[in-house]
Amino acid sequence: MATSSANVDLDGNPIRPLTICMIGAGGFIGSHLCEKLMVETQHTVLAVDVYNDKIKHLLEPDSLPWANRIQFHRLNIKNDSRLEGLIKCSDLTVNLAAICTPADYNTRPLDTIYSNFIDALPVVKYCSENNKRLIHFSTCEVYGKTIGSFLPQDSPLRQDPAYYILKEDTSPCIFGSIEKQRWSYACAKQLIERLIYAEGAENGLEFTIVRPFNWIGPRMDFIPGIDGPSEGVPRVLACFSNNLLRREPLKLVDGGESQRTFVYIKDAIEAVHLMIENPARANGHIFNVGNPNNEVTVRQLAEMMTKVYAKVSGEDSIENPTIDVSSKEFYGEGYDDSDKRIPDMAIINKQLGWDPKTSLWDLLESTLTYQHRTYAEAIRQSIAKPVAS
Ligand SMILES: NC(=O)c1ccc[n+]([C@@H]2O[C@H](COP(=O)([O-])OP(=O)(O)OC[C@H]3O[C@@H](n4cnc5c(N)ncnc54)[C@H](O)[C@@H]3O)[C@@H](O)[C@H]2O)c1
Ligand SMILES: O=c1ccn([C@@H]2O[C@H](COP(=O)(O)OP(=O)(O)O[C@H]3OC[C@@H](O)[C@H](O)[C@H]3O)[C@@H](O)[C@H]2O)c(=O)[nH]1
Repeated sequence: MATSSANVDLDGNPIRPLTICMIGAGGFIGSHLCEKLMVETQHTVLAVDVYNDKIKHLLEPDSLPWANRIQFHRLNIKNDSRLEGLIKCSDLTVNLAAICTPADYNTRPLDTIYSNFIDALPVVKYCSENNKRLIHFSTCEVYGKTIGSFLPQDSPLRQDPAYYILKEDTSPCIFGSIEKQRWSYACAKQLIERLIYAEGAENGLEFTIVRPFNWIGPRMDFIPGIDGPSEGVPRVLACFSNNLLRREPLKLVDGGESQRTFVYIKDAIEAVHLMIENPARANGHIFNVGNPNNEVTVRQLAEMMTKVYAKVSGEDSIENPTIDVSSKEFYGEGYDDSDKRIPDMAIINKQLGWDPKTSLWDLLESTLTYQHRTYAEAIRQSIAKPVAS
């Protein structure tokens, strides 16, 4: 895998220290990107978010070696006039802010559309008007369903990669009907991509769009009842971790037949690092960032996580480790799913020489070790606590 050295880019040019306005820096991806930039580079981060729990370890104490290179700005980009000033005094803006949890798409569809489209508009506008570079986080979900999913079940064409590999410049974007509100998220993300592209074409905005394919690792989402609401439904890694920690069966939505490719957050962050430090290679491009070698069905993911968790916790797994639930029961009316997501890697490979390296087993082993170490005791205590009468 190509890596950028501390001082020169992929073309051998010196890398100057940048000031980066990172919006959504307090989230899962933001926390890992901040960590990378503090530990391995000389760049400065203006970290914007409404929360900072996941980056507290980078902000305190003042004696940290990078203390003068990171500032936290607690603000909501929906309604805060400080945003333009922060973008203006940065060289680059990275926009990660979004509602991006499937349980919200059909239960909070307006918030989802506002967050992923309307709230991103000023960010794009300020970057364009002030001639600032933008790296915007979109999603693999903009591809929607695969062409293959519309073929008859027994069609041999379903096995042909031409019908399922997702390519940035040629694959269509296939969404379900309007009442399947999951696609409101994908549609909002697609429209902001189109707007950014148009700003590039008409007004010269220097942009890069990232389409993450299921990045997973430590600090993803929350564990319900411990560091998030007890009734909350996070993304699958945290749902299954929560079930394993509580010794409950893992819930397979609609049989767990959907397929996903999972990439380790630390591999994916390396790709973003390359984009930041190689603007000449990254500007004007849309990049898939995922690991095509780590494909599983959700059922296979559940089985693998059960085995890995038994190994890292030293506890035998429960007798019936999985249970089937319908999507209506689990997510409510209006849910739909992506059938299969395999990223084509040609563009990112050609432009940045990036390839993911961590296998699914290895990334689950390090992630579940973290989950066990971070949450097992808190869960034990919460279960032992007497219920207030
Ligand atoms: N994690 C993945 O695999 C994945 C996959 C596809 C797309 N993405 C995209 O990547 C981006 C980051 O994802 P993540 O997994 O880190 O999600 P996350 O929810 O952990 O992080 C998003 C952060 O944005 C902040 N935020 C949201 N609205 C805000 C606002 N109005 N003002 C200030 N801060 C706000 C949140 O507080 C949160 O900390 C999102 O745009 C998401 O759609 C992620
Ligand atoms: O407990 C659970 C949770 C989830 N699932 C299933 O697991 C699969 C993955 O679900 P996730 O919640 O991780 O989210 P998805 O992969 O569907 O979408 C995500 O990927 C792209 C990003 O833009 C978003 O972060 C999110 O939409 C889905 O098929 C879902 O139905 C279960 O079977 N059981």
